[in-house]
Amino acid sequence: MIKIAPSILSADFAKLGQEVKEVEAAGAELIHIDVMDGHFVPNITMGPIVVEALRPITQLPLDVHLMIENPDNYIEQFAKAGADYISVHVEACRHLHRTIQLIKSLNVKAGVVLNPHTPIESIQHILEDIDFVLFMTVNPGFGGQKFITSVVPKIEALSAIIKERGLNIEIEVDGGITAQTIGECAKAGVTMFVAGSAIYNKEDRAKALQEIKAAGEAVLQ
Ligand SMILES: O=C(CO)[C@@H](O)[C@H](O)COP(=O)(O)O
Ligand SMILES: [Fe+2]
Repeated sequence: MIKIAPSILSADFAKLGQEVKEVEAAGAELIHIDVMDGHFVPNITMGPIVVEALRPITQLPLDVHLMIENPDNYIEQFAKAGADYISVHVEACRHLHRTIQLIKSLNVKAGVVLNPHTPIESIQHILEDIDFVLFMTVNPGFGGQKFITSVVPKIEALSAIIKERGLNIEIEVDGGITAQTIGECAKAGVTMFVAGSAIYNKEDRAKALQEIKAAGEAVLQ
């Protein structure tokens, strides 16, 4: 099962609602929303008011990727705004277990994000408590960067652990996903694929999305 989550970071912000509806009609499974605070990452993007504005205009689950310091201070606001998935960076959480419990107490799917250099050992004691793991395949902060291939063995290692421990955890990947890079991730066990520039920077977004999805499905046949 391949789920595509277009990242609106690469969309045209002057017509965001239309941009979301376009990828929904094109067959997207989730809408990925990148929240950046200018501290955890060197960029500033959007907050809960954008999630709230998009909630009524799409049926798709809203996948909120928090690239912020002190995420606990904002999780409730994002949940109330309509987030269906919230992921927090391991590197930004001092009390990760508490943060995950907070997300789950708000009936939102809870995920942890690992930067390209962060080892999977950092989450091995929280695996029973989370719904998904998001592997960054670029350094967080910007769209349109090159896929970092050395993350793939890390994904394979986590997939093996999930299988061995019989856990119910989905794996998401974010950064540089294209029709060329999706295959190795799908093979490694990823089911949720964020794609920003590879969809929104194309003239025909529907075609781009379907080509990425087909390339992922092809390796699973
Ligand atoms: O979280 C991030 C970047 O920090 C992403 O969600 C990007 O928006 C992905 O963009 P592409 O690499 O697909 O262009
Ligand atoms: Fe993201």
